[in-house]
Amino acid sequence: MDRVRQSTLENSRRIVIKVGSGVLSLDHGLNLKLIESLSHAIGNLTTQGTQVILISSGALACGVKKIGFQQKPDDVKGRQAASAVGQAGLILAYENAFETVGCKVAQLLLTRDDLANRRRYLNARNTINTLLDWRIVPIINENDTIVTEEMKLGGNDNLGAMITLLMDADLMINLTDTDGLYDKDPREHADARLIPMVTKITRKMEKAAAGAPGTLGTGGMLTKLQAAKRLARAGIPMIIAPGRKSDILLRIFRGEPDGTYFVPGKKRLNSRKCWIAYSLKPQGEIHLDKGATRAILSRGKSILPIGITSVNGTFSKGASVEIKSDTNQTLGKGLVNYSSEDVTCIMGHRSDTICNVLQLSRPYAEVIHRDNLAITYEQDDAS
Ligand SMILES: Nc1ncnc2c1ncn2[C@@H]1O[C@H](COP(=O)(O)OP(=O)(O)O)[C@@H](O)[C@H]1O
Ligand SMILES: N[C@@H](CCC(=O)OP(=O)(O)O)C(=O)O
Repeated sequence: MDRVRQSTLENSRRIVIKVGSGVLSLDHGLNLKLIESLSHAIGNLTTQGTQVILISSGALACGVKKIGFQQKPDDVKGRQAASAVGQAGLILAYENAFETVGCKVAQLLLTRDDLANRRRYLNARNTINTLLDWRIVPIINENDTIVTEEMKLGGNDNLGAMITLLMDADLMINLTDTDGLYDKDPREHADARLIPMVTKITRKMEKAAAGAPGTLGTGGMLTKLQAAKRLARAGIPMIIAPGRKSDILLRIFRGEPDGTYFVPGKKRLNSRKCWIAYSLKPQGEIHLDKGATRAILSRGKSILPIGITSVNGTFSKGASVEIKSDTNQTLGKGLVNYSSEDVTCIMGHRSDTICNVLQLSRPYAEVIHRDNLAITYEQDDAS
């Protein structure tokens, strides 16, 4: 096995394991045998001193079966209600399975709003840390019942990545219903080949992963790649592995080369910048000229009013906005020191004129300070 992967596994003290609907479901209900073996494997890891946070889908699958539907409802309301029915059964299945290995579990249902609010985000972190100190396995799912599509985090792949970042975990293992990432959609191409290791997520891979998810899945392979990309920027590896393969977790930790290993990049974003980049919903856009684009990309500078060419949307001071380059590429996100109205007045001006333009005695020189700027753009994003 690759040495980097091996050393990741040997040095992982805290891991996030995400398990998808396709893995957990059987005949449109829950696969209780699989939940049992997964819980046993996690119980063993916990006993050996590894802290495990479980992100589990499966509420919808469980609810659909319990209600007696043949398939998941087409409408959002129906899926939300079916999830509410299924979440109870899902957590009960885990509680029973973990009990047989002497482990206790806790249920956490989170939404994008919970993670966007810094105070709630930190509270979630404290709760999870406390549970881990008590050697209790936190089981997290997106709170389907109260989020509509546009408020969603984008499924549990994204939620898993957010929790991995939030909790400073060493590794995320994404258990799905296929062997890993293939160079083509394996459902459509018999000659698709598994990619054992990814050092850079390319456009080609994203294209190959863009197919629809499985019948109960949410984002498909593409949201797994998004999650891997986010983690790589924070220096955290991810493994996509076949969740239905027997003893998969044991195999992974024994050093078997199952699945696809995503080699992390150099840590570029700290935890707070990851929160700015991925938890907050942008309230508007700020467009930069060529000089400002270059200054923030290559020299890590703050955004000054003089480099701003236009503003989109209405936002207040402290809001999160998307940063656009001179060629309209998305560069990242940042927290503004001025409202959209004020930015419109001062854009194109030198910072030392802000006091006159806005009639302020001690204005901020920067529209977005570099400490509040999370750049997620990579050179090949443009191609
Ligand atoms: N390039 C690819 N490599 C691997 N799987 C792919 C690819 N493109 C599409 N898929 C499909 O993505 C599915 C996994 O996504 P999804 O159903 O959302 O899983 P989960 O429920 O585990 O989140 C697999 O069943 C697989 O057939
Ligand atoms: N929250 C939903 C799962 C959403 C989701 O992301 O599903 P999946 O793509 O299978 O991981 C549920 O419990 O059914």
